Amino acid sequence: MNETTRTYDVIVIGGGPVGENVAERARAAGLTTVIVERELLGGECSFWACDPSKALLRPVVARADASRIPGLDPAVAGPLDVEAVLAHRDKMSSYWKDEDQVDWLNSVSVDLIRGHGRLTGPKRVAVQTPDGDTIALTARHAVAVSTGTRAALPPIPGLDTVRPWTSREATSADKVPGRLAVVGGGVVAVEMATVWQALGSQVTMLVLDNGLLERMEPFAGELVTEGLREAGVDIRFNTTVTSLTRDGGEDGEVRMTLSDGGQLVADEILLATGRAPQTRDVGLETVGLTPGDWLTVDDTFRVTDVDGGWLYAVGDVNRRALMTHQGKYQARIAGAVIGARANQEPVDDAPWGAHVATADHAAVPQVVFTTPEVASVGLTSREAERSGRRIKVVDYDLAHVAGAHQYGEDYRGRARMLVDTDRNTVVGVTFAGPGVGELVHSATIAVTGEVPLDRLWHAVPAFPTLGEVWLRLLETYRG
Ligand SMILES: Cc1cc2nc3c(=O)[nH]c(=O)nc-3n(C[C@H](O)[C@H](O)[C@H](O)COP(=O)(O)OP(=O)(O)OC[C@H]3O[C@@H](n4cnc5c(N)ncnc54)[C@H](O)[C@@H]3O)c2cc1C
Ligand SMILES: NC(=O)c1ccc[n+]([C@@H]2O[C@H](COP(=O)([O-])OP(=O)(O)OC[C@H]3O[C@@H](n4cnc5c(N)ncnc54)[C@H](O)[C@@H]3O)[C@@H](O)[C@H]2O)c1
Repeated sequence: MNETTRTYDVIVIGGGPVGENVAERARAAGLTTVIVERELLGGECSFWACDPSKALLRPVVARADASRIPGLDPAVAGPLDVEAVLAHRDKMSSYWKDEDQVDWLNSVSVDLIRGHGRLTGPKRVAVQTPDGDTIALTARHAVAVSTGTRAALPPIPGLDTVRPWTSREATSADKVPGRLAVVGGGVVAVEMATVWQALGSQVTMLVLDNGLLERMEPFAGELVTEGLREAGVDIRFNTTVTSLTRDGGEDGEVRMTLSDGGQLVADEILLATGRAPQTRDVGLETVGLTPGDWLTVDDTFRVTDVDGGWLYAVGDVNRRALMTHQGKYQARIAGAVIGARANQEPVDDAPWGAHVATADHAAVPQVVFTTPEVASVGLTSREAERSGRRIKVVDYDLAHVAGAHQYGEDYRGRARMLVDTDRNTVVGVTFAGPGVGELVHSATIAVTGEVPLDRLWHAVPAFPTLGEVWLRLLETYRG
């Protein structure tokens, strides 16, 4: 075993989309920077999450849209070409190779060390390389932990014997199971149920709660429930798995006992039951933190319980917003503030300043790529109520918008806008319906820009687009 030591201005542990962007921004601020990555540069998003899942969903969503257009519907009436869909997914996942991302990292002059990184004390990291060597790293200014999350598995008796699918298998599988049980009712569950039902599985969803997408406006979950049921998915609310076994070895059936006393048999079971931070084995104990915990940060991404201000946690691992675009926003800010502090430049940490992630609190956009889609940003009405603000909830039936008539026959969808009546600004928007994903950025600009409604009235949506819903929402608000 060889041991070497190296010094950098900034060390980033974890080369997912977030770690890559922290490193790139820190380098752009003139700091020498290294990423430590134990698996594939690009992380979960590129290989087992966003990219493969959206590649699988795109044909499903496009087909659903096309089937609503008279004259086009017969052309998409048949089943999807499963082999072609999976081949496209493989291509969109770069065949699980990260050469392109390594080239990009080289182009921005950030070093890469492959191996498992662990903190060994303040500003110190040890990397265990695949060859069994250890590289000791020292940071002059900062260490950023961007180690992301893994699937959180509930403690169901028998789980260790059934080789369950997590989001990784659900996005990378190359065979369509005849019967797929999906446990969970969140974003991963609804997107993956949409995919595998369309590819030919009989999907049964076992949902602990009384509805889908419980963190969003209730109408979003209701419309997605309708869409999934129409596609043939069997959805059982208030139900979970209490024990399970797999019969007859590797390829046998999974037999589940359910909380209502019933039984369910499937070929595979997907656990889409949330995420856990990848912090069990990153040496948190050497700096006074607890292994396995989420890392709590301030708005400049410094870990709050560590002295000296050298440790940052960015992306999924800080639990602020588990999405790539928001993590990359955090990364741009963290890289910039690390640079400013290292270069002894002023730190602009007033709300909406260059060095604070104010949008994490006010405007986190999300699109759920189901049939129909859901797109939201800012507060839901439940959150607004809890916030104690004076809010007016404005609802509109998207089917009444001219653009929806053009989009397809029998368009079903809804929009909700929340207005802070004291400030006369929009603080939350949710759309559910075909094609709404592309509307979300208009809402993000309205919320982030705190655009007064009187000015928004002058933002004229083109006719006939789905964007005309803005005009209808404003008209409804004004009465
Ligand atoms: C099925 C699914 C679909 C999703 N779809 C979307 C979507 O459409 N849009 C969206 O915005 N978000 C989506 N997400 C969420 C998105 O994947 C995450 O928010 C994003 O990947 C977080 O990026 P990250 O860099 O923080 O962490 P990760 O992408 O998890 O990257 C962390 C990296 O750290 C490495 N690492 C961990 N520990 C160590 C260590 N000790 N030493 C060295 N390296 C280490 C890992 O190998 C990994 O490469 C999806 C998630 C799932 C599960
Ligand atoms: N399109 C996107 O932006 C996208 C897509 C996929 C994932 N993601 C991100 O990934 C994250 C993880 O998604 P997720 O769906 O795994 O988590 P989630 O938190 O959205 O949903 C978890 C689900 O599991 C259920 N659950 C939890 N414990 C359970 C138990 N013991 N038994 C049965 N059910 C249980 C919950 O009731 C909930 O329905 C999300 O926060 C999301 O932001 C984003």
